[in-house]
Amino acid sequence: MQVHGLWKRFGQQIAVAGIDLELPAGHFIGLVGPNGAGKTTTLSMVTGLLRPDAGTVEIGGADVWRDPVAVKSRIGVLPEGLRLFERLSGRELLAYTGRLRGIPGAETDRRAAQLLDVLDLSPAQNKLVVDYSTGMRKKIGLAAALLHNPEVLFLDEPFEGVDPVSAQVIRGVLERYTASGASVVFSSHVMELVESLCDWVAVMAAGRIVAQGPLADVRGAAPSLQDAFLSLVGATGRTGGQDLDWLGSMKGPQ
Ligand SMILES: Nc1ncnc2c1ncn2[C@@H]1O[C@H](COP(=O)(O)OP(=O)(O)OP(=O)(O)O)[C@@H](O)[C@H]1O
Repeated sequence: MQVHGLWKRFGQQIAVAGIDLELPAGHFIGLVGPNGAGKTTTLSMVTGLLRPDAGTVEIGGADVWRDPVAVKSRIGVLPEGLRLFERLSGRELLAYTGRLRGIPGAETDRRAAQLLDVLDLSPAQNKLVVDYSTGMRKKIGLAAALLHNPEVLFLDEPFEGVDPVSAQVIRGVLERYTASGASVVFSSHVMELVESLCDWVAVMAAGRIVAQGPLADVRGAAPSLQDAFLSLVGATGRTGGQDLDWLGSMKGPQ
């Protein structure tokens, strides 16, 4: 996947400042950066959900904005704040997604049953999505994103609000998926997670890419990705809370 000169501005706010990215196929790629760095804006533009002000995105040789149908048939997306059809059951949602994707009904049924099983959603398959928990919503969203067997899967903060057991399940599914040669691109600000899952990372700060490459190269001599990240994004040196001299002192005014 190639990104050239991608820009997005919201009024005075430059969210993404002309970034270039070259993401290799068949890897587990982490897009990391502090809050507000521009990760969601980047992923939205890369997946054809938000029109860039300038720049191009190519996936598998096709331009996302000139040839959106071709690209969208080859990618799966789990966006941030995913909106699902709440009045469908999990099973119905997958059946509907299968029809949208043009997958024959019997094949959709087969894949849906397997995904529901692997993601521990079989017992809840007939429950309405509106009654799903946060973690269950992420999992059914992931199932819908994987149903057409995409070449590249984009996930915006896939582990946010997900308990450790569900996180482990999601992780297992993603590892199996990349082992077959597919690519995963996911955004996160949880460094430990990125370090344990990804073999390739791009670090974003204030709308720019400050480092990209194999995990070991970006980490360099730093003891952890967290340390490398803090020096790359220019941590302010604040250790947190020196100014809050009133906090935790139980002596306040009577
Ligand atoms: N629709 C919008 N309108 C105005 N400003 C926006 C909009 N979307 C994003 N921004 C701004 O663009 C910048 C980048 O936001 P973005 O959501 O892409 O960051 P992020 O790296 O995903 O952050 P987080 O980790 O907190 O989700 C922020 O300053 C944000 O306030």
